[in-house]
Amino acid sequence: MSTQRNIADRLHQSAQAWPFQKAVVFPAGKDKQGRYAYSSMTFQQLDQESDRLARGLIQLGVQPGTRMALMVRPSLEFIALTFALFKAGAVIILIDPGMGGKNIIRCLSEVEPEGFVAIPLAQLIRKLKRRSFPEARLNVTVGKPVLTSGIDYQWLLGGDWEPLEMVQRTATDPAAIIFTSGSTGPPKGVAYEHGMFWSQVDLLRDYYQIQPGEVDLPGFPLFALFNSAMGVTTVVPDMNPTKPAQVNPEKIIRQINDQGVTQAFGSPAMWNRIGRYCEQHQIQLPSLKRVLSAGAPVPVHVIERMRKTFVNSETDINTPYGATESLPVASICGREVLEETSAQTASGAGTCVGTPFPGVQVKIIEIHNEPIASIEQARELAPGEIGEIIVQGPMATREYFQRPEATQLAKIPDGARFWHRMGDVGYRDAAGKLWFCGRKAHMVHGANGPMFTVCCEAIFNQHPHIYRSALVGVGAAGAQKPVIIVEPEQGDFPESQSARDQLTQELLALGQANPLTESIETILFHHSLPVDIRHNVKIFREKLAPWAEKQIR
Ligand SMILES: Nc1ncnc2c1ncn2[C@@H]1O[C@H](COP(=O)(O)OP(=O)(O)OP(=O)(O)O)[C@@H](O)[C@H]1O
Repeated sequence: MSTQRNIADRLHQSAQAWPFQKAVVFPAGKDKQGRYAYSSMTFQQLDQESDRLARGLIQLGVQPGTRMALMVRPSLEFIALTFALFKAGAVIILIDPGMGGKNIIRCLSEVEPEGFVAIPLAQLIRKLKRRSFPEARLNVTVGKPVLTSGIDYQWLLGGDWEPLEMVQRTATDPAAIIFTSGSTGPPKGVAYEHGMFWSQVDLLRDYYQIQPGEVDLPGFPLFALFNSAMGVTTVVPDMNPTKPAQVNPEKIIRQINDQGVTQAFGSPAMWNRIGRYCEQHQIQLPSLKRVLSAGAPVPVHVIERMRKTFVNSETDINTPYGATESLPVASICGREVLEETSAQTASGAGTCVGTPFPGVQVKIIEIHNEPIASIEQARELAPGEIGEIIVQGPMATREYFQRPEATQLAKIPDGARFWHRMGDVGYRDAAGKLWFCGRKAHMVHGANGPMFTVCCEAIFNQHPHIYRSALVGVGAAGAQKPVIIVEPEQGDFPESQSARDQLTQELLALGQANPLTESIETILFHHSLPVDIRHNVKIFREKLAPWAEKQIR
């Protein structure tokens, strides 16, 4: 018999090892004093609740491999349902609700869900759009009122708990379809296998030395899955997970202190807000052992501010590098960034994303826009040379769901194994550290050769009045005119023409002082650069290029 690799077995193991430790804590409301009132489940309760739900799902008709869309807000129920679906052997379809109605419907219909476990609004939309979901017949409504079917959370729970033999899954059995954030084209459904989740959990736990009994506040809901698999308590943050840039710092700080949170994951946009608030109000966060941030380069000012909130000298902010298709790849801590790499970043070296995780291979190959049929056909570059970042390891996903063309473009066969092309450009330095220079699709192809976004933008971000900037190319590839679009810090937007001219001159002078950016002659101002829906930090340079073109005309 093959080894049990159902990721839900890791929850079961947690329940056996730490039955009475809290698995999930949810801010259910406020008491009369305005304090948070929390509801919670222990590991044993979560394990048993998901057993009951899994039995209900099986009774409903869910079979091994059944594709089920899960559209429930982060909550006790969300986590219990996630494990229940895994226990029943279902393949969970997860999608960012912030993506907007049309995109959601398009993405979901592409993966042909056989059922929806979803809030009433999502069930209503599914009914209205039933032609887009011809296969969806196993539907469960979570939350009141039950608008659509009689099958709800309570129905799934059924009677009392009885032990459940969860569905046997091997490492390569499908577990989930998770969509990319869609920052370079339409979101793609990434096919996850049970073994991939299993290795993600181990890679993260071992590298960051996460201990059972720790308390995590995950700004990205899926992290609750990893937590339950390693005996870590999840505190559901009181925030809209689709708008981390609008997080209310006061609420998060309160929850961190209420629960003695030791670890928190969030997009750089979330920590930017929380760090600024802590600085203004001179707040420190003594319970934290580790902060994690990913999704895009984490600005140095965010690292600096967050580090000032730490009390324990061992605490740091770590920035894992990875993607929906392959996470984690590499990591660097804040101290190392400040002491060793940030000066080079400021002069155009890119963002250092650290050393690869043990067991994860990283190579830099010559940049191509076509599929690469085998690893022998890729030319590996020497340290210091910028190329495409490709990775191999147990966490790398094998394919996009039913998208052979996208899969062909993103994977390079290597005997029985394969490499995943990150779609990013970067290089290894002499010490083996990986540097990120931007997305391949965002490179600007000017007359003097390629320009890399992250390297060039950092030079302008040095200006104290600039919050962030975007490099875009206007015109045909090979003769693109590089344009820098800057978003000034709040309150620093140059309203008058003279203020604008002044700031423009200062920025041009910064650019001209560096060979990487000396060809840039155009600076544009933007109040708020468009960003992705998941992390609110990936700048939509594709949208900005046509905008820049209009401005220049
Ligand atoms: N620590 C980090 N530092 C710099 N960039 C990062 C870091 N972590 C992630 N990224 C960026 O985010 C990308 C992964 O993003 P994600 O998987 O959310 O979707 P996406 O690849 O942007 O979506 P799509 O493929 O639909 O455009 C990486 O390829 C990289 O460009």
